[in-house]
Amino acid sequence: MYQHIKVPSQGERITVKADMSLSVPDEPIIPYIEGDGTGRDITPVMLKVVDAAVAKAYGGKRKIHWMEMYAGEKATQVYGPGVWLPDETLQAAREFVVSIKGPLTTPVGGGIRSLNVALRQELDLYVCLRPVQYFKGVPSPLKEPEKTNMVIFRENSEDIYAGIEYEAGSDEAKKTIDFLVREMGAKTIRFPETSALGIKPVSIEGTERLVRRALQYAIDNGRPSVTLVHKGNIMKFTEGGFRDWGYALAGKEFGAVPIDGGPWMKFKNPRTGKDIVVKDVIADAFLQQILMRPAEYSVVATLNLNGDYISDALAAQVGGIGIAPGANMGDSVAMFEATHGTAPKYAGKDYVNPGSEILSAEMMLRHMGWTEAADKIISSLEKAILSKKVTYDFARLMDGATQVSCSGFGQVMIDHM
Ligand SMILES: NC(=O)C1=CN([C@@H]2O[C@H](COP(=O)(O)OP(=O)(O)OC[C@H]3O[C@@H](n4cnc5c(N)ncnc54)[C@H](OP(=O)(O)O)[C@@H]3O)[C@@H](O)[C@H]2O)C=CC1
Ligand SMILES: O=C(O)CCC(=O)C(=O)O
Ligand SMILES: [Mg+2]
Repeated sequence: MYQHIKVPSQGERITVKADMSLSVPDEPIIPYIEGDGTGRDITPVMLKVVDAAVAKAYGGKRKIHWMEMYAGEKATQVYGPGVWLPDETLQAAREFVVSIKGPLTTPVGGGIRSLNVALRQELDLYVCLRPVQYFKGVPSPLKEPEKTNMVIFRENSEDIYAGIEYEAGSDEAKKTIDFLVREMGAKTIRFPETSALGIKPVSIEGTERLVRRALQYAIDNGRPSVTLVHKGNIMKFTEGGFRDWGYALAGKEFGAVPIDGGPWMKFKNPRTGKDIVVKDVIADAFLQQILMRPAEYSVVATLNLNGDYISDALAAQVGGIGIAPGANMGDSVAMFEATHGTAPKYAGKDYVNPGSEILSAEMMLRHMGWTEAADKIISSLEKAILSKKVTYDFARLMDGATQVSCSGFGQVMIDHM
């Protein structure tokens, strides 16, 4: 069926029911991408910790059969030079519905475009879901890190990330600038001869499907507010559109009504009867508010680039990107991945924190309905941190910590299950 992906002889596929919920067998096959750089260190640890949590939670009644699929440097080794993202990886991610990946390298400037972005676009994984929560004992630059408890819904399929970019001096750049100046009357391209160009598509559909998921998440999880974060004062039709379409959707699909004449809105959570406030904030102000008044924000819905910046900034408030998980989700297919990248200087050293990818797997288990195994991961992570046997990123900021390796931290977690 596949050229290089070996489907395990045991186990079954996860399937999607007519109502879009998952049908998860007791022995699902789950594809994974190891990842570049430190992906080689953290992914094997994640697999081991998840296997231990599942074994502890279900005593052999449930088991994951892992199936490796390839992207990045490893794909070029397996499929040949230049094959960074084989078609069959996309096919397997679709067919097996739920998967997990390590980080993949994107060179700055020239070279391949982001494989991470390509996976999200090809599979139409339009939600990048990144919960930001504080675990007791984690070192943080804040005095009260526990006040940061947010869930980011980052639009994952459009914006400046669509990759429509023209190099300075290229025919495409010249032609587009010529069109903008001559036909559209653009007068503000300061140096037309030497400008590179990037295009920022932001649509009503793309905004609505993201904001809908954020509002539904607030309902399902009893959250008090959803904040639309944008730079709509400057980019009026793209980021401003995101804000306006977001509010409009809250009104037309969730029955939200303006508070004191707007623009903030509110609606009743049908599950709890409590108010959910829908509000907005301009992105630069938001980046100061999350440090000064984090408790005022809960669910955050934002565009692709803002969401990228906000993810790492918020992660720093609760201990850094060594402990920042995430999920890329479409209507049915989901691919879980850490917020951080390949941290190349640490690659192959069994050094970095595997926590982000392990917590991404925790999100995956919860998504599959395997809450007991997910709970085991959370409780063992909490105990590992409180025991102060931690990787370098925490050890350098904690008094009295014992520094352990990447695999060592995985073992500490397993010992606490
Ligand atoms: N989804 C993905 O696959 C992503 C891929 N990337 C790609 O990764 C590559 C490297 O990007 P870069 O900007 O350096 O960002 P990285 O996220 O890879 O690393 C930045 C810094 O974050 C810290 N860090 C990262 N991972 C961990 C971890 N597991 N445990 C503890 N600390 C960690 C390290 O900080 P310190 O130096 O303080 O120890 C590291 O130097 C690029 O090619 C980029 O495109 C980037 C983000 C996401
Ligand atoms: O694709 C990349 O290399 C970077 C992606 C990224 O930073 C992110 O998704 O947070
Ligand atoms: Mg990022």
